[in-house]
Amino acid sequence: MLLFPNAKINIGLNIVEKRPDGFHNIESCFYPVGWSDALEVTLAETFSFHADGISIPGNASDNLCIRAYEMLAKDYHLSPVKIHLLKTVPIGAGLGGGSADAAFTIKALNQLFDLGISVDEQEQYARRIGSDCAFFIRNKPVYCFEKGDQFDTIDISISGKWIVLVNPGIHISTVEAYSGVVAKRSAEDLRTILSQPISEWKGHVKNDFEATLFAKYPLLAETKEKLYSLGAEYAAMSGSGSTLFGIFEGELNAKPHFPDFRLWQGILK
Ligand SMILES: C[C@@](CO)(OP(=O)(O)O)[C@H](O)COP(=O)(O)OP(=O)(O)OC[C@H]1O[C@@H](n2ccc(N)nc2=O)[C@H](O)[C@@H]1O
Ligand SMILES: Nc1ncnc2c1ncn2[C@@H]1O[C@H](COP(=O)(O)OP(=O)(O)O)[C@@H](O)[C@H]1O
Repeated sequence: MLLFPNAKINIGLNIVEKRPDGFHNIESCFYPVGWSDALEVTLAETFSFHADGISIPGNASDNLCIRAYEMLAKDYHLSPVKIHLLKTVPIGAGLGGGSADAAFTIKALNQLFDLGISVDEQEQYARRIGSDCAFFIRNKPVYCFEKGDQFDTIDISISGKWIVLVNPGIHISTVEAYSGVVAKRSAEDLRTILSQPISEWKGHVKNDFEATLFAKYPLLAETKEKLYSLGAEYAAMSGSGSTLFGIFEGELNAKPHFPDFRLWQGILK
């Protein structure tokens, strides 16, 4: 079985308050984008995991695909599989790539072994892996709250627009990003602003990670400004960075403007 775990962007990200468990309550819009890994899960004599493409920091045995398999294997009889991951989505990039791989592994195993795990239950499993992992089960635009693992509908009209994702190659860990911010409830309601036309978003739809991370890494602010200078209707950092995105009315050939960076561009679903 071959699946393509895709990245997400955060459109707006309010870090509302610190929770007693050390995590933060957030408010954001998760939106799927087409930048994808390739994940092959097939029946095998013995369990194996192999990753190609962008090198993944840490031990291969800690890969989130393996964690997903081991988690389901505790509750269901799973025979061995061979998992092959082709890593294309930048890592530590605010794109949720590792979480997507784990969520798609849950979906693949559910199908391959006909486990009959409902979508709600798959989300429950995914929440155990990471805060943004559950989003990738349904993989549709949502408003998220609490740890970023609870979802509600969102009224947002950007389908069909052109998106450019620029990754300047700075690896920012999620822990590093959260440790730099002071949580504060937003004065403006994110869902209300996102329901307005995109021309109304600039200056109102904010990512609370930007202030500290732009001060630490000026290249991020410069890249966001460059996206605006190329005509973006809205530009921002995704999640805990370091990927910036720009949303454009029509197609743009962004590659020549960012020759040194990893880049993905395409149409928003
Ligand atoms: C920041 C966001 C925004 O969408 O994503 P990325 O930009 O990393 O993709 C998410 O909140 C990241 O979600 P995820 O990457 O799944 O984080 P987790 O593995 O659950 O947590 C890693 C660490 O981040 C911090 N953390 C995470 C989520 C949250 N709501 N509050 C936190 O304080 C905690 O220190 C935690 O130990
Ligand atoms: N399949 C995977 N893909 C990417 N990172 C993984 C994977 N499995 C485990 N990891 C670990 O998770 C960390 C964060 O990964 P990632 O999801 O790319 O971050 P972000 O959500 O900030 O984009 C990596 O530094 C890596 O050590």
